[in-house]
Amino acid sequence: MDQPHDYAISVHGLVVSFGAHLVIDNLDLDVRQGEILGIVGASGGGKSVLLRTILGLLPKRSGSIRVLGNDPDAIGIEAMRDVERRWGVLFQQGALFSALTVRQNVEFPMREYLELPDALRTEVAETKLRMVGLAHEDMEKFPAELSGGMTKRVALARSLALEPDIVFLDEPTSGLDPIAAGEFDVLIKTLQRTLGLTVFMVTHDLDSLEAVCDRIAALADGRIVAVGSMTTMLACQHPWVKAYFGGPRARAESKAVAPPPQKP
Ligand SMILES: Nc1ncnc2c1ncn2[C@@H]1O[C@H](COP(=O)(O)OP(=O)(O)OP(=O)(O)O)[C@@H](O)[C@H]1O
Repeated sequence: MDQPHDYAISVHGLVVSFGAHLVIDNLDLDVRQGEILGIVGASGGGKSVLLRTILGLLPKRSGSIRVLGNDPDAIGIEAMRDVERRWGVLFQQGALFSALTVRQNVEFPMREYLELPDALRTEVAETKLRMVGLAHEDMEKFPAELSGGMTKRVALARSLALEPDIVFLDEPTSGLDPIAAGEFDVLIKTLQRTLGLTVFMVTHDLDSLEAVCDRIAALADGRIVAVGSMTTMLACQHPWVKAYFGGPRARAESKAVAPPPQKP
C-alpha cells in the first residue's frame, strides 16, 4: 500500500469554480513519486484547470493540495518559491517568449531562480537543448522560426532548466503529426527514466497514454472517476470512460496494434 510520503502530489476534496460554474467538484488524486500519470477527460472538462490549480495559478474554493510534501497554504511565499523551483511546466501552446531566442528562453528560469555566471548558465541551457534533440544552429533562432515539434522540444528543455523533481505537461503532443508525437513520447519516457522525474501529463493522445504512462486518471463530472492501467480503463463502467476508451478511435487503435489473427 502507498504511504503518503510516496506521493509527489496529493489532492483531496478539491473544489474549483468560476462564479457559479463548478469545474472541479470534490476531486481526489494522488500522484506517486517517479511515475508518469496521464490525465484524460472531455474537452472543457477541467484538466488544465486542475493542473493550473495545483501550480497555484488558479484559486481553489476548498480542499487541500500537497506538492512534494508541502502545503502551499501553510508555507510562506519564500518557501513556496523553493517548491516552485522543483517543478517544470510545459504549457499547451509552448508559451515561449517570442522576443527571446531558443537559448535565452531556456536560460530564463535560471536567471530568475539561480545565481549562475553567464557562461555557465549558457552551457547548462545548451546541454538541456541538446538533451531534447535541438541542433546547435537552432539555439539562436526565435520561436516564430520553429516548427511545432521544435517548439515543444524547446518548451520541454525550458521545463527541465532547474532540474525539477516534477514536470507538468499540458497536451505535449497536441498539434504534432503521429511520427513527431511518437518521437516526443519516447523523449518524455527516456528523460523521465534518466532523470527520475515524476510526470503529470494532460493528454488526449491515446498512443501517448499507452506508450508513456504508468497510470491513467480519468476526469469526468469534475472528479477522478477511474485511476489505473489501460486495463483498468477498459474495464471501467463510467459512461464517459467507456465512451472514450471503447469509442471508434480507441477501437481502431487497438486493432492497429493487435497481432494478426493466427491461421488455423
Ligand atoms: N480563467 C477562467 N475563467 C473562467 N472559466 C474558465 C477559466 N479557465 C477555464 N475555465 C472554464 O473551465 C472549464 C474547464 O476548462 P479546461 O481548460 O480546464 O478544460 P480542459 O479539460 O483542459 O479542456 P481541453 O481538453 O479542451 O483543453 C471550461 O468550461 C472553461 O471555459
